[in-house]
Amino acid sequence: GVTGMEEILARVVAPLPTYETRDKSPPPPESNSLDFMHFYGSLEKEDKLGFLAKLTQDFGVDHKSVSELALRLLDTQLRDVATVLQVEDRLRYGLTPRYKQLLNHISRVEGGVKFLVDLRADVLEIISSKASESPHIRDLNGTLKSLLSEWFSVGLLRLERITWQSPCEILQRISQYEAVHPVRNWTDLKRRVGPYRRCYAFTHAAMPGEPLVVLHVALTEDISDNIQSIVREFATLDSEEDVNKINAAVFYSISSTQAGLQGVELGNYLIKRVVRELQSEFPHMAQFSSLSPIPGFSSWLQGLLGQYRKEGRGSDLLSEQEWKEVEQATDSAPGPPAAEALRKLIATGEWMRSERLTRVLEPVLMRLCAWYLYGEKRRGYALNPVGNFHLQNGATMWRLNWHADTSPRGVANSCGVMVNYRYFLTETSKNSALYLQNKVIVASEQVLGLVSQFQKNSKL
Ligand SMILES: CC(C)(COP(=O)(O)OP(=O)(O)O)[C@@H](O)C(=O)NCCC(N)=O
Repeated sequence: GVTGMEEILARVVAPLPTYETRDKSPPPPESNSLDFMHFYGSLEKEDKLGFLAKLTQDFGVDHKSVSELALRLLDTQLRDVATVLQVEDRLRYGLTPRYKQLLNHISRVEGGVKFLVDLRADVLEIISSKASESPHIRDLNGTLKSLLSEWFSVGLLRLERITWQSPCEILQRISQYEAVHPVRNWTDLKRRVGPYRRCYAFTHAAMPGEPLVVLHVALTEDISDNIQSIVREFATLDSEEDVNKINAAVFYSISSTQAGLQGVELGNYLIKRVVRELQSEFPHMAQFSSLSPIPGFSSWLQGLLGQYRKEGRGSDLLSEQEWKEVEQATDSAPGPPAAEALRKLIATGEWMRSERLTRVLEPVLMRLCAWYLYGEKRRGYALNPVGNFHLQNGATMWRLNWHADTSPRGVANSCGVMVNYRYFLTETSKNSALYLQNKVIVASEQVLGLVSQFQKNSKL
């Protein structure tokens, strides 16, 4: 109950030591941290928000003393720099929320870091579900993110290569966390860590046995243009001898496993670290690229076609000739207008079964997909989250691939199209800055060509 919450908080959230005694006061007993962790762990989901709101409201920054220090700082503007620095340091210390000390102490007990990672996952869920709009909860998220970003900085992470000889508990986690192309069975898993494959994860000493982010790589002759050749059923018998069959590294799946580490950019660092690892193993390797799914394209397209329901055709989505061919291919009698017929075909994936429709729709879907990836934005950045991730890393939107993922999921999510985001190593930092600061997407001639075909057809 509420009193329980107030009682535990008053007891375990130690007051901030005074500035003068900040380095001299002994840390509170570990039991405070453990009691807090146990109490929080015992709370029902809906009680957690109330508890965290109380923690951040009643045990945050002492606003009164901060404003007094700010006034003092203004007074010292004309004083010598030593005094100014002194008062600034007091102000900096005064801005430490009281609960931040508790989080620091928790990080030092067994399982404390993992507790804080999961705590941030709860806070992110509260924020994204809009269960609370309180500025205090957002402040708690900021405090947790800055602490976690320090503790999980790339220098403190360990790169682990996962092989068939890795412990079962790690292999089981790799299989469980695989978010992009679900692992079907042991044979499938064995193949993904076997010849011409690499699987790497970042781990942290504070969370032993827990892969934080996992990257799956295929070592190939050229950059793959389809996923079936990478995750197909049967395993190749040959061992990894033929090194000159290895010229490219294709990142075909990356997944972060800790929701609480969102925004800490682990995936980006892992890709860069693995590139260095592969360069040292294969000095001649010069091609690094993702083979990425395009989740959201199919539903985006259906939405677009739905808008033209009344008009009968989305004239500027397909040319007259193309609509005619769609109508013929679907031998849509003068029934629902063509746009609706096409929307249904996309929704069911039916079109893939018809040779004729596939031939008609390839150029259409390729240019619509190019526009979806390159033109559709959210707050100025790529709407598609996977694209946004790779573009933030400085990759180039390099090649759209037709019939790249013919699995039911691939057809349903993105009409079977996949995209290579290519990492030109000498360009990534420039491209990343261009994208993050100016929202410029660096794309290949193939992509830009498809985009301009789309624009020629439409006024969008
Ligand atoms: C793509 C991933 C790995 C990026 O993670 P990360 O680099 O930590 O980015 P962020 O969470 O710090 O923004 C992450 O967003 C993820 O696991 N997405 C779901 C699976 C996928 N690959 O889309």
